[in-house]
Amino acid sequence: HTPDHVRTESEQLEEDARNFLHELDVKGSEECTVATMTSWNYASDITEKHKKEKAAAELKYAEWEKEAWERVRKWNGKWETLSDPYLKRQFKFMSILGTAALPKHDLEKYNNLVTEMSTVYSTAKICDYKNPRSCKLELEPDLTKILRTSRDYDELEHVWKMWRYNTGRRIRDHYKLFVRLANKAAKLNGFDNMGDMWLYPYESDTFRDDLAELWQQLNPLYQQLHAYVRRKLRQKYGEHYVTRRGPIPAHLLGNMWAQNWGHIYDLAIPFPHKASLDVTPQMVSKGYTPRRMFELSEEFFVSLNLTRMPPEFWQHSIIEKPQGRDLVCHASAWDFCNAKDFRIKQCTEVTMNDLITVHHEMGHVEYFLQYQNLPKAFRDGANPGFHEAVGDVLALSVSTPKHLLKIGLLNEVQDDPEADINFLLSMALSKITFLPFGYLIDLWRWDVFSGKTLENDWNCAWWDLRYKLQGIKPPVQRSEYDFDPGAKYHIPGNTPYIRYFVSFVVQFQFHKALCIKAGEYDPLDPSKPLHKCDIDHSTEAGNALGDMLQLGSSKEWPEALEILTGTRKMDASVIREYFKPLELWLAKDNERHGEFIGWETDEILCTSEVVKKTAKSEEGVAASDGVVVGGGSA
Ligand SMILES: CC(=O)N[C@@H](CC(=O)O)C(=O)NC[C@H](CC1(C(=O)N[C@@H](Cc2ccc(O)cc2)C(=O)O)CCCC1)C(=O)O
Ligand SMILES: [Zn+2]
Repeated sequence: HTPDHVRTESEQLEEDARNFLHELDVKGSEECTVATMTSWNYASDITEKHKKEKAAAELKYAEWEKEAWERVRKWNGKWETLSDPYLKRQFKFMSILGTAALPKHDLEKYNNLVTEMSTVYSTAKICDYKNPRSCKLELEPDLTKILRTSRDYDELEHVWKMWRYNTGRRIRDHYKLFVRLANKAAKLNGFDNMGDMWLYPYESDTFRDDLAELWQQLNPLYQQLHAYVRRKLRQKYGEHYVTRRGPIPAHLLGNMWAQNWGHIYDLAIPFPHKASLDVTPQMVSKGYTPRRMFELSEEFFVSLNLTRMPPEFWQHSIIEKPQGRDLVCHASAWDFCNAKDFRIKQCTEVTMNDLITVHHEMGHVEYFLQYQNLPKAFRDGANPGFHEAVGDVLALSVSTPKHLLKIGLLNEVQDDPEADINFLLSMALSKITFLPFGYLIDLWRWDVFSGKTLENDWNCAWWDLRYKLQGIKPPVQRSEYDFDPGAKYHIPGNTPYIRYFVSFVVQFQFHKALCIKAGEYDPLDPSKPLHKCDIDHSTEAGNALGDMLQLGSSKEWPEALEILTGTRKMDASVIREYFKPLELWLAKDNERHGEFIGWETDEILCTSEVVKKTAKSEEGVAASDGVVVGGGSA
């Protein structure tokens, strides 16, 4: 480099900035490794010892973040004058301190609340409907299996209700204090509330409007699918339980949260005489193991000329549920901030659904690997939705009958319009049904953080959204004694959720761009529709994806999107193009059956019974103030 005396002032400033940022980067990564390790130890083995170690490490990491932030602040007024945008962007990101801005005792309380809520969720057990004395049923694998396979209305209702009783109800008070502390932290960071702070990584002041616009474009397709599935469920369970024009009872959709209807495909299959697309039986009969599923996924990434999993990954990952201990079974991917140690923790079952999840988690690790040499401030997705989309993009190829045949999980592919509709319906039951759910979780949380939804209305506001966007209803009436949002991992786990809605839109944009590069999709060639594309073994596609992933969050996400797809905006027309043949078929089928599109009800889905502390008696008496709302849900 040039010797000091010939450098201009601004060059000197830039040199100092580089050295300053590098030093913080090294120390920050070391601190991150320690904190992540204690978090991993707790998540993979829930004990008092691990809980204490995690709490201590979180406070220590917050101390480091605060020290780093104060040192960055000394550069205020100077870093903005730097000419190199790469340096400025790092300073911009490092100027946001986060929850470490809270006073120590508040931060300790905040961290303990989140850990406590997660523990309640991850260790909750319920009693067996058929054997009330056996009370050890866990969400994974027991309740997930019942929701997936049982067709007993009352058994499903029992599991649905008791899960919520033993999770949501038990953390409602924790959540009240959590929201107050979260908002206090947001304000200390210059945001109005935590909802605004969560949107910061999207770097767009039209983001909420853009999301509302996307949902408007996708809602018609959802409504057609909803009407079709409701008819199939009415045929199965009868008109008393599933009415012609009403919302669908939430416990009949094959999933604890009605967020993915894929497991009732057998009730909804359009052309039953065609071969089934659920290759779970083949996976089992071929002796698939979780290890084999992970290797299959890695092979796909490598076939794209992307990076394989490092040795530490196979050494330290937990890919099967360990017996004899409590752990967080909810799948997750971990980056230990040292460009060496990357892991997945997943209680993997040998099912097709879990094969998709393996690709999803490995997609996170691939992103970690692609940006591992960037400064820590840039070791994130271009936005959180991009991070969620990587694995799902590969899974779109893996799910095609053509690919399943290639890897020996299908022994024949029927290439005809009816088989096509069957395939598109099976994809829609997990991709389209998810959209309203992926949108409403943070619609609800943003209103809670902003105070638009008051504590006494929390649960009925939740059911208002569940009814309006998903067209579902609770199997039993709910009240404000319940806290149904708390029965979904990401609420006690305090993980933002809009990233998944973003992912389900952009993953189809990524898919289309990669399919064009792989020569697998041509809008003018009817024999190469988007839904038949399989990009595996295409290094052109893999290199294009890698080029975007290597950017991390060093560029604003519209630029990263443009590098891969040529456009700078989220665009719902691509997912609609993918499902176009199905959309046409559903509209015709619904019309043929005179199905009512949409839903209505005069049932009271949720009563705002309020637990009031009366002056006279201390214990909270349920003083129902008679506000039993009519019309729809809340
Ligand atoms: C250390 C850490 O926490 N790391 C983060 C990753 C990171 O931020 O780097 C992480 O591992 N988060 C866990 C979370 C797990 C899953 C999830 O929660 N999915 C959503 C929605 C959905 C559903 C279907 C689908 O195909 C895609 C998404 C749900 O199940 O509701 C469960 C299985 C799938 C993904 C995840 O991987 O996103
Ligand atoms: Zn994910």
